[in-house]
Amino acid sequence: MKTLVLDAFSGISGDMFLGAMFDLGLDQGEFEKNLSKLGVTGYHVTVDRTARSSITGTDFDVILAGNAPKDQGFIEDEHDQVHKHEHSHGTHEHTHHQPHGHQHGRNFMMIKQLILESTLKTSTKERAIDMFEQIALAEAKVHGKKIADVHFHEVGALDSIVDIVGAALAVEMLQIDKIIINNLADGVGTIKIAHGIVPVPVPAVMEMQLRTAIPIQKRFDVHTELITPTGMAIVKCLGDEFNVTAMDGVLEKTGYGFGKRETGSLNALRASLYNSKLSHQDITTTNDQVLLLETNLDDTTGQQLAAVIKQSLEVGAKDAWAEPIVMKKGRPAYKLSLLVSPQKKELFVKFIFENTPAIGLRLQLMQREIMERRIEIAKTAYGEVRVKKLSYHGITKFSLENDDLRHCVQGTKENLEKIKYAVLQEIENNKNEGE
Ligand SMILES: O=C([S-])c1cc(C(=O)S)c[n+]([C@@H]2O[C@H](COP(=O)(O)O)[C@@H](O)[C@H]2O)c1
Ligand code: NI
Repeated sequence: MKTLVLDAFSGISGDMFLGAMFDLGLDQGEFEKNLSKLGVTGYHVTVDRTARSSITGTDFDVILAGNAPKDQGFIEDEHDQVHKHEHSHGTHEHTHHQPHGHQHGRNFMMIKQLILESTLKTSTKERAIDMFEQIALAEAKVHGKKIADVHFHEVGALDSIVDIVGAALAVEMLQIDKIIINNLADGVGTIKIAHGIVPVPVPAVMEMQLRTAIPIQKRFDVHTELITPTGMAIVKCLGDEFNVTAMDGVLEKTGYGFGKRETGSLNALRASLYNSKLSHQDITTTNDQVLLLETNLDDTTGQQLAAVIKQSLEVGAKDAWAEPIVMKKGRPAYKLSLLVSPQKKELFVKFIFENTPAIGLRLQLMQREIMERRIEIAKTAYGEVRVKKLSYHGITKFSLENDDLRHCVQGTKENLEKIKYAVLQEIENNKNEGE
């Protein structure tokens, strides 16, 4: 099971969410191919890996054809009234029945129809429609309109369609089962939008928060909008839990999606992907670094050495062993070797000085090639046996947990080879079922 944790300390918008998903490894080509199933043209997306405050992350943007300015995503339908639109280059006024480079676009029903008629997967359609509906409902409520009267600007609609359908696609393409949102924060003060000056959180975001348990913290150091209506729709429709600190499983990846506003601090959404199918013994890389600690001991006993090896493994050494050597002056002695994670250097240097007569030791940082490993349980008639499934660039093999095999032997009085055979058969059966 894959859990996505969004650390929304600087809020969330459609661009930030998608930037974070690309930073986690979402494939741009596949994403664009899936998005094209909507049959909408007139845009392209940019995915730039860049750095902000010395942190690398991804900047995602939707570029509209002919460089049309990105308008506010949606408006209430008031055709005879004069609107102010804040574009990237400033604010302009116009009436909606005048030609002004963008025409009135689709309302919620039209966008719903567009999504329904596409060849997207049903689950993607449902997620996207749900988010659009939340925004349309909030807009309708804020402006006292019917949902059918809330129109999405032609250009803004394109941006919203890509952000919203894109968010639904990203979650499915990355096979995310659950989304946790932590530290969701918005700024304070007011911002200028199509309606004029509005308070932060902006009205549509406040409306979507109503009657929910979605916690929004205030960032008093940020005087602008951090949560956009699209961001809040993602939170409301895709979020499962909030402010969860203890996570199950292994943290597999982490990424950053950058926001467009200048906030005075790092404006990013951090996304972390946890895999709870992996246990802490599972390893998902084929190389790493290890630290080898060695010392020659000519004044220790066999009993002390055996205890030190056992204890070092208990406190987290990856491996520990002793080799007989002949030292200077022809003294028979032992070389003690501990293989540890480089981060645990201090702990194990102290461990050797505290638990052996050593007065010096050698350190060597080493590159290691390892097979990826996943622990699975084989259920046999003789009992359960843990099996390490090992793989390395096309090579696969299995390693059966010896302690479990011995346990089965003791429990059933059956011979070891027969039990091993049963485990291998079980692995084979599972493999065939999975195919
Ligand atoms: O254009 C309209 S009607 C509009 C309404 C609101 C309300 O909260 S009401 C907010 N906004 C602002 O538009 C931009 C774009 O938002 P997206 O979610 O489409 O990215 C954002 O600054 C909103 O606060 C517009
Ligand atoms: Ni307009």
